[in-house]
Formats: sequence, C-alpha cells, structure tokens
Amino acid sequence: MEVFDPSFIQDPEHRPNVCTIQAEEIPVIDLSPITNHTASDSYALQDLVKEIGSACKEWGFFQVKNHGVPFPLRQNIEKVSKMFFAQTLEEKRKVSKDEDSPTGYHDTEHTKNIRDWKEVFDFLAKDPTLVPLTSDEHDDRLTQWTNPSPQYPPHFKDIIEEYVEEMEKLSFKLMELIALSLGLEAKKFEEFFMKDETSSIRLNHYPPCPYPHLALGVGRHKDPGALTILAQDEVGGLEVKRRADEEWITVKPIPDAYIINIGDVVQVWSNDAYESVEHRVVVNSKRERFSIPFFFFPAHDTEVKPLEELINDQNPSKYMPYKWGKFIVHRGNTNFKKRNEENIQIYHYKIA
Ligand SMILES: O=C(O)CCC(=O)C(=O)O
Ligand SMILES: [Fe+2]
Repeated sequence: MEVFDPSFIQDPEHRPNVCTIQAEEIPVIDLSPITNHTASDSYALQDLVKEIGSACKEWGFFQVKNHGVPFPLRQNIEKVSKMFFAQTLEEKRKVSKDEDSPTGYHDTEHTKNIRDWKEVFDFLAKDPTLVPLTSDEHDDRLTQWTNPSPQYPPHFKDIIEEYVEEMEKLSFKLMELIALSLGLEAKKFEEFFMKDETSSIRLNHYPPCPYPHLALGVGRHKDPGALTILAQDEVGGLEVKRRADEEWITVKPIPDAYIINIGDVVQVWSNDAYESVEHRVVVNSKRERFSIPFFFFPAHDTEVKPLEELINDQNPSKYMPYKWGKFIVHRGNTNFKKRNEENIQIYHYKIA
C-alpha cells in the first residue's frame, strides 16, 4: 500500500472504536439438515428454516457450518489469493480494473467517498456476464463483461472457478431456505439467477495500517445484491451494526465457517420483512488480513420489486420496481473513485 494520505481518514463519528464489543455473537447455524442427506428429516428442516428466518429478521447476518463446501477448495483459493497480492504493484497492475472492464485488480476503492485501506481482485462468476451498456433506462443495448487472465499464480483462474461453483451451489440452497422462511415455495427465487446471473467474487487484502484508529478497511455499507457468502481469515475485523442499539459488533472468525448476509435485493423482495444490515471492516497495525466475499446477484433484466405473495392491502408495496442491470451499471464506477454525487441506493426507490 502507498503512504497514508488524507483520503483514507474517516470523519470522527465513523472512526473505529478502541474497544470492540464481542459479548453477543451473530447466530451460528448448522446446515447439516440440508447437506447431510442421510440425517435429514422434515422436523430438522423446519427448525433450520425457523433459525434462518429469525437470524435474517434480527441480525441480517449469520454464520454457517456444515455447509458442504469442501475445505481444500477454500484453502486453495486462500493460498493463491496470498500469492497474487504478494506480487509487486507493477505486476498486479497488469490486470487492473478500469472504467471499461470492471474485473481485476484495484486499490483505490472509496466507500461513501472515503478511501478504503485495502486492495482487491474482482472476478465474475459467469464469463462473459451480460449487462446493459449504459444506465439510461431507454437504452436497450447490452454489453459483455469478461474476466482477466493473470499469468501468476499458476492455475489462478481454475482455482477461483472451482470455488465459485461451490459458492453458487450454497447460494441456491440458502435462497431456498430464505424463501421457505418467508412462507414461499422453495424454488421461488431460482428464476432470477438461472439465466444471466451477474454474481462475482472478490479477493480482499487488507495490509497492516499505521493509523487503524483513523481509517477503515471498508467503510460502513450495505451489500446491494441478494446475499453475500464471506470467508474471513483468522485475523478478524468485520463488524456488523446491531439492530437493537446500533452498536458495532465484531464477527468472530470461526475456522471453516462462512458468514452470510442478506443484501438489499432480498430486503426489497421481502418488502422489508428482512433488512440488509450495515457492516464495515476495521484494520490493525500488526497483521494483514485476507477475506473472500462471493456476491450473489440476479440477472441484469430482473425487475426488483416486492413479491406479490408478500404484499396486500395491509402491507402494501414499499418500493418502486427497478431494473437490476441498470442499477449495477449506474453504481459500477461510482464506487471506483471519489465523486460529488451520492451512490445510487435502494431508498431512492422507496415509496414514502
Ligand atoms: O472483508 C470483509 O470482511 C467484508 C468485506 C465486505 O463487506 C465487502 O466487500 O462487501
Ligand atoms: Fe459488504
């Protein structure tokens, strides 16, 4: 990372706390009723669905164990991620993300206009990924985003692709559980992802930071998609805003567990029954940290709006429909550098 320049400094009210709260934990949910088929019975499944429902309602975040993702695949991707970031800046910049190609390496991401203390490598789940050419709603033209092909580490792409396949499987299972917990058919959400999904995976590297009390690895934000599956290493640093009192709660690293959070799209689909929750990453001066979020995003032509089954006269729709592809293209590069205008958010579609 370069020198610590003022663009990293958070406003005083957003700076990390010196002592963090670890007393209460986000729920840890055992997925064996759906991953261990010999042991599965319908009572265990019902209990699991209830657990998922209350975790989504109360926290918007939970961890899962016995998730069915083979541990060696996670070890492989963590290893190549470290190897990739250990290269010189010059090497990494050979696969830089830019205005036209939103995949690859970059280290200048801003969250709410403050620079994040991190470097990342972005990779699409589907290559190519079909998206609108512009965010103009009257423009029907499409374009294709594609992945870079870094030469180093060896087999980098294959290892990421193999891991992504597992993330996809887990995402579909989790969306089924979320659907059941909302009283919907298990496969309710499948159609939005089967064709042209726009999901992606990100390798994050947070180098040691000389001023961890002034900067953040990622500033406070909500994830825009349907859900995020995050692998964090043993260093820790992810904090979630607790709904009850708005305190920042540390998410404890658990070996081989995944952290799941629902995103804005599920918030809109559920008409606010489940809300996506603010989170951020604190950095420290001693240890570098690595994490790998997988962002499960629907197809570009998905019209995101509260589901018919979940609205009625007593509970009318709280959002105007928006086109997912237009939303991400509009957002795309506004995250990339400091801007004067605000990033597009779901509350822009909220019906007062
Ligand atoms: O690194 C982490 O723990 C979380 C990163 C994150 O929230 C994101 O990339 O959206
Ligand atoms: Fe996030």
